[in-house]
Amino acid sequence: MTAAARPLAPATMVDDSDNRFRLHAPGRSLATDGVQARLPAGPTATLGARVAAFFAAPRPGPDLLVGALPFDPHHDDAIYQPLRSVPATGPQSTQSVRLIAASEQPAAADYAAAVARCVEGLRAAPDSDEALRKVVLARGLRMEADVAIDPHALAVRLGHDASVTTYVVPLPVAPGDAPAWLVGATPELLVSRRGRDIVSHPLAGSARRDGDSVRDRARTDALLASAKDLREHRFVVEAILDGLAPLCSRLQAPARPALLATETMWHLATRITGTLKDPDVSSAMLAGLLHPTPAVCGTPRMAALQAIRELEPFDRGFYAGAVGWTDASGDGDWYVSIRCARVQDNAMHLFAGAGIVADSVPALEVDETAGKFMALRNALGIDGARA
Ligand SMILES: C=C(O[C@H]1C=CC=C(C(=O)O)[C@@H]1O)C(=O)O
Repeated sequence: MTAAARPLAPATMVDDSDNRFRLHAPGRSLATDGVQARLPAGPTATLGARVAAFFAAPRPGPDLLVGALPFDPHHDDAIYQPLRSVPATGPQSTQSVRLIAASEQPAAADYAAAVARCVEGLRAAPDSDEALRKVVLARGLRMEADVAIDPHALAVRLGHDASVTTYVVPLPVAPGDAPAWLVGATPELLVSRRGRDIVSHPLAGSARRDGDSVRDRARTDALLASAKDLREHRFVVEAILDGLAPLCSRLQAPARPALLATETMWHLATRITGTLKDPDVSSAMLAGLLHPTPAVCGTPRMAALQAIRELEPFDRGFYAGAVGWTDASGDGDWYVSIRCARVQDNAMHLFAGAGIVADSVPALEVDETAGKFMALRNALGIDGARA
């Protein structure tokens, strides 16, 4: 029996166009409509157990869960069983919006001041594994349009960059509030599992692209040689290898990062592959174990979380979390939810962060985060010259 033809449980039925989940990765796309049942929400550390309990109970609907993890691993996630999978290539929605207001949160100068305070703290920390060594600090950009923003039209525009994975994920809202989505174009894979084979492709250490090919090449040469960026990157790779090593019979990562290009940014990237010892370790367990990596949080995790709470003047919500899917066999893909915006009604809240280490320079981090806003700004048709 197909998922669509199965009898439906009356208590869980909500099917409307607000609950369309879309994930378009190079080589694999997933599209679902509606909500059959919600995974009981909980903190990230319990994700694997909650998903296992969900699939252990007999239930109608597809053997599939989709959704988002928040940045803060203590906050509730938003994961659900869709009503049905649908063909990933549907009609391509288009929309032109006119922006009527924009505001930075915090202002660029205040973000630079927060980075400077963070650098001071990192320099003062003792040189030990327990001390704070990296913090990822983010800033936001709130924009208002003249009409309600169509998240799917925005994702179509973001998808013109073939190097990224675009996503539209429905988010929980308070009763009576307009529907909200996380919409983005991420270049970063948190973890993917097929049978015993796992892959993680972390990024950290970045440079903006330059339209001039000679200058663009100079930026990649500088990035590959930058001790600061290599350090920022190493923290992420080490944390992922440390997390996965006890679970794997084989785990491999190249000694040095490679370059990964999106249309707007260069990144240092390391492709980590492994073989699970135990095939019952699901992609949800792996995502729950690895998130939040030092690519979005810092090192050590709890001290970095505390620094972020003190230095960032907003709640990240589902930015810098993870979006993805898992099936009943445990296979699944989870992407780091960066280069994204929370879209609700006429408003859009864009986010961008940068890894801060002891030798970071505040003005350069302002510039890097401005570069990370560009994919969404381009998709909205806002040129780089305007604030
Ligand atoms: C936190 C973000 O990017 C992460 C991913 C790639 C490179 C990063 C960096 O160089 O700082 C960040 O770790 C973001 O885009 O908001």
